[in-house]
Amino acid sequence: MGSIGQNKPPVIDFSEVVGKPRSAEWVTAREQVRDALIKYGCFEATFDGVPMDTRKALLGSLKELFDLPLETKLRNSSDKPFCGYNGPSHRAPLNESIGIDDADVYNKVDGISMTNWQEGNPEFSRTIHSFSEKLSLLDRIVRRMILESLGLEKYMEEHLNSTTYALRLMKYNGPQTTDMKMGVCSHTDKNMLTILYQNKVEGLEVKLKDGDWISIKPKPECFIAMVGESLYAWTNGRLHCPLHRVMMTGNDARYSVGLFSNPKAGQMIKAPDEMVDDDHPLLFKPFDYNQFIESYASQPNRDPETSLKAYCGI
Ligand SMILES: O=C(O)CCC(=O)C(=O)O
Ligand SMILES: [Fe+2]
Repeated sequence: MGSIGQNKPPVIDFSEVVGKPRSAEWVTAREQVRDALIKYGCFEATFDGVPMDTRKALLGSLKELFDLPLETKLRNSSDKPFCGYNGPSHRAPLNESIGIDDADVYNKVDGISMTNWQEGNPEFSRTIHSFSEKLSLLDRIVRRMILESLGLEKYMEEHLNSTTYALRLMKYNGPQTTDMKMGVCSHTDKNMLTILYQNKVEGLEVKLKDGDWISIKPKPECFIAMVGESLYAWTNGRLHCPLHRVMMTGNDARYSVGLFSNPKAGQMIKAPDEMVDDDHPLLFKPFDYNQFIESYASQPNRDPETSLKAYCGI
């Protein structure tokens, strides 16, 4: 059930909808998804498709990876923006991250193991792969519900096949003070849909439409699903794309992961005709996602809050 009467994203239960796209439970969850994404651009999801022991193992794998010496982590290089190893920066002063493209493909994940451990690390590969593959089902369910609720069923297969899954593994060091310190600055995600999972150390905040920031407290049973700018553009602004950030206090390290559905290379993003009318004029010129990301990443003074509007807003 969704939480009612509070100005915060609801918790939506997906346990009863897997494999039941015509059930009453599906229709109820679909309405909650639509309402939450219009109002907040995000919601919390309970989803037993990823077993609790896989989630626990994932958090253990994150610690194991980030505990490696810096020179080992630096071997995770990539010529793609936001992939490979990224150390602390002025926009993310407490954060280290490692991005894995095609994280639902075992051999790709195993390549990361071979990069970081001399003999590989099959346990790590299995955990990351299994988590990504299982969680990608939630991404497809949510996007299916979005297209159904917007009357865009005829684009379903094309849309679902237009993306790949990247998993970003993240660690935030505790700032060692009781003051609030920035972990990652306020930004929108650029991809279609993001699904986050976090350990018990809080930090994730989302900006509501009224301007208030609210904290999304970690709950082991919940994932957080969030609209990215590509989905905002594709639906021509029908769904909200929320600003979010990470704020940290205290000594404990925060570990989190994000599963990002990213438009495939060469993919143009153009709002379907059904999304454009006199009340909803076209917001963005059609754009190539990869060219947008390359351009965004290459600007030292980029604004992480309004990047797509600056790139191709009308
Ligand atoms: O660590 C988190 O919970 C959020 C990370 C995030 O916003 C991102 O990677 O885009
Ligand atoms: Fe984000």
